[in-house]
Amino acid sequence: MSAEPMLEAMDVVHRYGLVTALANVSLTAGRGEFLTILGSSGSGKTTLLRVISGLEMPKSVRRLRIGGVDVAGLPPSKRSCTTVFQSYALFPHMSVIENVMYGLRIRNVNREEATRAARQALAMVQLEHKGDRRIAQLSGGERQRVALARAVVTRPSILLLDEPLGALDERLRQDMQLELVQLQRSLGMTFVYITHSQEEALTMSDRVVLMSHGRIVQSGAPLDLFDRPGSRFAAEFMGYENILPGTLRGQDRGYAVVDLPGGVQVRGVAMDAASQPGAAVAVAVRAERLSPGANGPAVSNVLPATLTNKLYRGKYTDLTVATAAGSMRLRRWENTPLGETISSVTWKAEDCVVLAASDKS
Ligand SMILES: Nc1ncnc2c1ncn2[C@@H]1O[C@H](COP(=O)(O)OP(=O)(O)OP(=O)(O)O)[C@@H](O)[C@H]1O
Repeated sequence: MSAEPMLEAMDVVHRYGLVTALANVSLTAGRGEFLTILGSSGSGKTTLLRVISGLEMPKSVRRLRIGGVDVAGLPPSKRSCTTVFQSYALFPHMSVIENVMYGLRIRNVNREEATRAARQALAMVQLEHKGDRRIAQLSGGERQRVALARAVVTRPSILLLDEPLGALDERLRQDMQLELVQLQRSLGMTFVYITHSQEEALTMSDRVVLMSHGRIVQSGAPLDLFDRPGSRFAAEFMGYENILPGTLRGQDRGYAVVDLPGGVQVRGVAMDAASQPGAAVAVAVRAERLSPGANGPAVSNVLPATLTNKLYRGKYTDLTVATAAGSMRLRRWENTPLGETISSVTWKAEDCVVLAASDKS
């Protein structure tokens, strides 16, 4: 990746009437980067993509560059980016290969050259033998592959993907996730990908940008967001099953020390430097990081607990325990013995984060 970003969108503001869809969002993407914009419905993801592609003119933007070129005043056709939609947006009256050639033909590429490039693009998505088919004769996954081939055949600097796998069933979605990443790597193209699925964001991206209410809440490598959410909202969105209320006592050996209800102290990684002793905080830890029993390592958190529920889910078992700090969920991957009793739960300080109790945004 070169140092100059392929995409720079700085201080983007957009409103629809009274609704603020983007409240000062700044985003960059490197050359060859797979950047994912993650967020729940209405967080502003699609609006941001539409601003980048030129389908929406923002209320204000300080800088909007693609490949170093200022595109803020340019129409969509003059920006070196293409969008792939969940709905495919293919032409039903054209064959597969004609669909893929379309973008080249309107750019006056001659038929021979356009056919050659379209065949190559179809080969990239394993559809080289289906070029003569009509769109109606393809499955959902195949249609999405045609849409991808059509988008990459013109070699845009950036491919924008708006929930492209949203219409596919779970199995196919997983296969296509893998194919998309392989395609992106082999082309070395910058992908900006929208999803509301944290699992999809984590498996595919070089970097994830988490949005809420028209703002960027956190951005980082998938592992950062997974293990080090910076706010209660991010922890909830990233699927933390256990978020306990507590009071910050202070710091000890690099960890935040927290008093939980019931008089137990636990330690965790401090994510909010501004919190002072006495502040209300939240302790977040994933179900799979908890162990039953008190045999943890030296720096470990131990809470007395009693088992209240056990749910066998095939690959794993979800346990619910009651503690003085509230109910907690544990996930166990090995078979648990029948009639098992639990007297405590334990986890490592480095496996939990200590967050401000409520988000400022
Ligand atoms: N054309 C429009 N007119 C009025 N309000 C709009 C319009 N498009 C989007 N909005 C509003 O702007 C906000 C952001 O919408 P946007 O579509 O960007 O969110 P999103 O994160 O892409 O959501 P989804 O995942 O549901 O597509 C929402 O409150 C939405 O209701």
